[in-house]
Amino acid sequence: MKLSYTPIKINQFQFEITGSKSISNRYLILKALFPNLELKGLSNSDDTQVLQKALSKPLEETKEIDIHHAGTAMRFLTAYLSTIPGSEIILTGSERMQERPIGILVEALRTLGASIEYVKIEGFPPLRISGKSLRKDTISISADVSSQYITALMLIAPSLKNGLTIKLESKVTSKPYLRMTAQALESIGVKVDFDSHSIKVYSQTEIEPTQIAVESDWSSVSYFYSCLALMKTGTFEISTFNKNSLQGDSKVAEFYKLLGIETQFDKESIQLSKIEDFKFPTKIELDLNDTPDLAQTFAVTCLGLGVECVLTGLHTLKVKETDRLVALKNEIEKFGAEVFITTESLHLKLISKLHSEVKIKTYQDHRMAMAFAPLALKTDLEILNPEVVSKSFPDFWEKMNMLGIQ
Ligand SMILES: O=C(O)C1=C[C@@H](OP(=O)(O)O)[C@@H](O)[C@H](O)C1
Ligand SMILES: C=C(OP(=O)(O)O)C(=O)O
Repeated sequence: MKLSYTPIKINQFQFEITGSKSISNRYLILKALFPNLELKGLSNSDDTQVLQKALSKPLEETKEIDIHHAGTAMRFLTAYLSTIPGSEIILTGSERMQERPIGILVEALRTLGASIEYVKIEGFPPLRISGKSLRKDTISISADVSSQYITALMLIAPSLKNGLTIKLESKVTSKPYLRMTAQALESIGVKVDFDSHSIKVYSQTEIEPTQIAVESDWSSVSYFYSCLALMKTGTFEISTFNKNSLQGDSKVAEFYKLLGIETQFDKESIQLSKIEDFKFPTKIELDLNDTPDLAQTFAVTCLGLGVECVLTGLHTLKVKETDRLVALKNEIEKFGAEVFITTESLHLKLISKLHSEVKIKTYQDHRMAMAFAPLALKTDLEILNPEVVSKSFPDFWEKMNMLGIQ
């Protein structure tokens, strides 16, 4: 899809963004455990729909579940299905999902008593899971590959007889996602003790009828920050958000302040505006260990603005929808810039003028398409397989059209 920009007369834009997929997928598992939980504003993303569909059928009669590209659905269901006595299900996913490691979670669940076998390659989906009651109540787990393994254990913990104590080994990656899980559990009345090296989730059999409204997706908002940073003028009002967000990616507000964007909270929306006479820094250094999903957006905004950046804490990017470090290097360099990557960092060197008519490969990764789209505000480009955005943000292109990106 070729993208070009035709500035439009309106200067103030209003958007409503779909619910957070991370929050939605946590509450879907919790709703499976506690049916009197009522959910509003769930994400319309593929990743949420695929989980919702999997959980809508009687699991005792289900033979196979295919969760396509959804990492959270894969990890959360691995834990959840392990706890359903009488079920025997093959849990599989897309080709890429079959390359994303799951051994750490499977080992932890086996230690708790789960029965899980690898159908093809040791350590990777697909899995054959025979559900049973898990008996142990303490587990140690490596926390530096994916926080989703730990979230998966936390979500099933209330259903275990004695709850679960999870001891975190090594440096914890994507930590705000663990806080999000703890807060989701607490919001329905489950007790959680959370400290830097261990998490204890207490057992709970029932909850009071509870209604939850899912907050909009902060990772999706990052693309609007990028657009505004690359536009000459404008203000955006985006809903629906809470000042005390459960989402670690709300940090995007702090990061884009470094690129001249001010964020104000107003009841349930955020207002983004450009800081007047802002002087751009020549170089920015950021540690994104807590917020890995913002890396692509931020790197591409810096490319568009001609700001050198060094991003660290990116060791998990190689096991996401694609190897995002390599994908970023390949695609950014097509514009004439130089990118240096290590296993956990990316360094983007300055260039004076962006090459135009570049074709961006998206590697089946929604965030590659969405991160590069705002560059259309600066130069004509083409995004290959633009439909990938539906993994987290199906209305993305519609929203870009409203800004004049066609
Ligand atoms: O728990 C979650 O909802 C997520 C955790 C993060 O993954 P990792 O913990 O694997 O970094 C993040 O990248 C992903 O998009 C969503
Ligand atoms: C990494 C992501 O998702 P997941 O791991 O859930 O597939 C993402 O949405 O950027």
